[in-house]
Amino acid sequence: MTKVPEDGSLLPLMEEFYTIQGEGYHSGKAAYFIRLGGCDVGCHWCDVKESWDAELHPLTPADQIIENAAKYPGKAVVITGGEPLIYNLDYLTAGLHDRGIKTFIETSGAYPLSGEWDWICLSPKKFKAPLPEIAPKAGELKIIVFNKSDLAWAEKYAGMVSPSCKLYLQPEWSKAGEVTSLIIDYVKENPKWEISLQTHKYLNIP
Ligand SMILES: C[S@@+](CC[C@H](N)C(=O)[O-])C[C@H]1O[C@@H](n2cnc3c(N)ncnc32)[C@H](O)[C@@H]1O
Ligand SMILES: Nc1nc2[nH]cc(C(=O)O)c2c(=O)[nH]1
Ligand code: SF4
Ligand SMILES: [Mg+2]
Repeated sequence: MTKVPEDGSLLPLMEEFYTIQGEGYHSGKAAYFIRLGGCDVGCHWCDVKESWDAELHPLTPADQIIENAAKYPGKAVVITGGEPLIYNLDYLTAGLHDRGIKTFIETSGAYPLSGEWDWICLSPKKFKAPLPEIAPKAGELKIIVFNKSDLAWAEKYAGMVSPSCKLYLQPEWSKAGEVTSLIIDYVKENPKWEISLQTHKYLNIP
């Protein structure tokens, strides 16, 4: 097994692309996506299972990732995966900040928090629970709704985040036809929640 250096100077990069953030609070804004390989959380409905095996994704200098991101006019990056917090993200995010780029993360919270963040999207999973320290730091909580039981499960995490944290219910993509109407009814009854849709999938963009 290839060892990823603990200083975060090399990271397994699956893909990087400039697009529109499709989900959650920053939906609709231009952002450069950095997708790191490696995840053991095991969501059966994960829409990027190709990311799971870190070995398939080349160890790439963080300096190179930073330079690539800096070429684009949208001065925000979304670091996602796979599960990006498997890695030490201090070096990558400090370098992005040095270039005036805002740092956003998409995470399950299942690994210790590293990195300097302008925005944390916490999307907890039943399959591997988040570490408790991340919940108070989340700017948004994004629960993926696969079936009705996920609505009650979502409330447990709503009680762990800060009072200013945005609360989103996002339909699991393959079940969207069934669960979207449940989410609509739930948000109408419980208006502290909002709907997040994977708008990039409707727009046919990455
Ligand atoms: C692929 S994950 C990568 C980041 C991190 N591992 C996580 O789960 O937050 C990016 C986002 O997509 C969401 N997601 C993954 N598969 C999905 C699906 N089938 N339908 C809806 N959202 C999904 C995740 O919950 C997460 O918010
Ligand atoms: N456009 C776009 N928005 C996204 N928001 C979160 C994504 C992710 O996979 O983390 C994602 C993605 O893959 N594409
Ligand atoms: S935690 Fe994220 S990347 Fe990992 S399996 Fe779940 S949705 Fe996919
Ligand atoms: Mg995605």
